[in-house]
Amino acid sequence: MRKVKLIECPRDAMQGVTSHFIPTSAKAQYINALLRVGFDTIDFGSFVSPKAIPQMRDTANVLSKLDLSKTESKLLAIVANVRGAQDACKFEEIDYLGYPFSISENFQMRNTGKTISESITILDEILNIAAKSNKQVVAYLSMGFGNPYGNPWNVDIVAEWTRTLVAMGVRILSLSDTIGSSTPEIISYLFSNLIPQYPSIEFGAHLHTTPTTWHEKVHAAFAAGCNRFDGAIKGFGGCPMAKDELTGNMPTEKLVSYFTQQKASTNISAMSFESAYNEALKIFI
Ligand SMILES: CC(C)(COP(=O)([O-])OP(=O)([O-])OC[C@H]1O[C@@H](n2cnc3c(N)ncnc32)[C@H](O)[C@@H]1OP(=O)([O-])[O-])[C@@H](O)C(=O)NCCC(=O)NCCSC(=O)C[C@@](C)(O)CC(=O)[O-]
Repeated sequence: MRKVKLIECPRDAMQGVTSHFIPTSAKAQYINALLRVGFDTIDFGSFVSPKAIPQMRDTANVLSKLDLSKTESKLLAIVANVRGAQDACKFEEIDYLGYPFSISENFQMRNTGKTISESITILDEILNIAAKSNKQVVAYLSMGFGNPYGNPWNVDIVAEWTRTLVAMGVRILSLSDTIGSSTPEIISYLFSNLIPQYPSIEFGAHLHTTPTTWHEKVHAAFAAGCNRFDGAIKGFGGCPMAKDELTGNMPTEKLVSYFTQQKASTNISAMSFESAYNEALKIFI
């Protein structure tokens, strides 16, 4: 049976909530429910500037309230600079540091205040810091499927940056559809070319979508060999630094039903998923 890793992204869901601060205890309750579902990884928070992403300013406190005693899920925290990586590495509970590396100069400036060239130096330092703390780095190739920010984009640029990141030591690379601009054709082209070229690299799909396009996107990635998918219950959230608010995350419940139909194994417990779904509704509705 083909195995698929599902990465649940409450961080991506919550960081977009700007109208109010979600209390630390509510965040922890929601993430604790997710930890019982069977997800491969929970992208639970970030160590970034509280001015940039105020909602994530309590990530260390949230972490202290998580019940990790019975879960098999691993924890991922997003970091956007060296300081964030150092902070995240103080916690042995965290398995992965996620670094958003955009191949769009304008978007990388907007998201992290750094040029692409500066970001490569930062990523290199983050890889070293992570290795010393026995953590892995997940690099997100933001604007991986198109770029509305006025920079050139084509599949050769994606291929070139993939080569560079792999040569630097990145082993998990999540192609990110930051603004939901991907098409099934581009998704299929990229995964079916990159995956066989780099057999030792784990490629992921961090897809954003409108309610009507999720199926064709997931299907294109899965059929092209991708086995790692990011999602958020009900598609809540999306990148707050991106300009299109109509697109959300890939809805996890749709991912689960799709992979069940495909007879792929996801390790998800239906009963625990339902209770996590209800916790998510409490936070967002
Ligand atoms: C990278 C910076 C910090 C640069 O921001 P900057 O303004 O260039 O940094 P700075 O060094 O000048 O510091 C500015 C302020 O931030 C503080 N600061 C600085 N670093 C930290 C830190 N680590 N932790 C806590 N505080 C920090 C620092 O202390 C200072 O505070 P002040 O003196 O003004 O009071 C900023 O741009 C930032 O935090 N960006 C947030 C990026 C982010 O979290 N984006 C959303 C997640 S990525 C995403 O969603 C994409 C993804 C993963 O889904 C994939 C996809 O779809 O593409």
